[in-house]
Amino acid sequence: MTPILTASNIQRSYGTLPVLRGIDLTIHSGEIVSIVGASGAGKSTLLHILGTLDRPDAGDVVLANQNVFALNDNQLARFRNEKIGFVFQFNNLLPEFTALENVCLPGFIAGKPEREVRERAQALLQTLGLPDRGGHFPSQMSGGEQQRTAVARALINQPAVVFADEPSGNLDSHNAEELHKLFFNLRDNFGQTFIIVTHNEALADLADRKIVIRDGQVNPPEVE
Ligand SMILES: Nc1ncnc2c1ncn2[C@@H]1O[C@H](COP(=O)(O)OP(=O)(O)OP(=O)(O)O)[C@@H](O)[C@H]1O
Repeated sequence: MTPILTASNIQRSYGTLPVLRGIDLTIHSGEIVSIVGASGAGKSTLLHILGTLDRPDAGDVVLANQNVFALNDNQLARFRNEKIGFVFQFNNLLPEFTALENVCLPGFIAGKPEREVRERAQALLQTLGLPDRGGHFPSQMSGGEQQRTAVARALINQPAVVFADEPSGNLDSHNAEELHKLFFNLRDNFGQTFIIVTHNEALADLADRKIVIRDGQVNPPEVE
């Protein structure tokens, strides 16, 4: 099976503080992988590097057959828009746009035809249980609905991988559980790959694989 993502010897320091000290990992298409570890272990730092939001001091990431850090910043921004979806703890929806418009934005940025993007956005909202919320502004939706809208936005360009950083960290337990079920439905029905940083033990344990970051390394190391 060809990996969808391979990270080799990822290193990152902040000043003199070494945070990532040679991370190696492989993710396969259709997997849901959780990344766990103590507070400050470097999980978010790693997720940002795997998601191309930050560059490592050393090491490579190959995502969807592209050596991502060989790209310049403009090429990388385009690659990120087309191949990667993000879901953060705070949904980062734009308050002045409706749910449908928020979901459409990455599609418009990719230069896709407006009608095609709107139809896909509406279909995604339907799939995610929000068929009649497209015209609502974020302030008119519950936290769970906002987060599902953020998931729809992450999926609009059919990304190779969705990265999620504490996606249910701001939700009550019922909405958290619903969001976790949604990730697994999206994987089962569409083969969507997810890499999820979480302190939520239920979610971490549900994942196909749990990668533990300790002392800046994957511990225990992955065995192919
Ligand atoms: N921009 C930055 N400048 C300096 N130090 C940073 C920066 N970002 C993170 N750090 C430090 O790097 C270490 C790893 O941070 P990171 O946010 O990746 O950890 P984490 O495992 O995601 O933690 P948590 O579970 O608490 O969210 C921490 O010691 C943090 O203080």
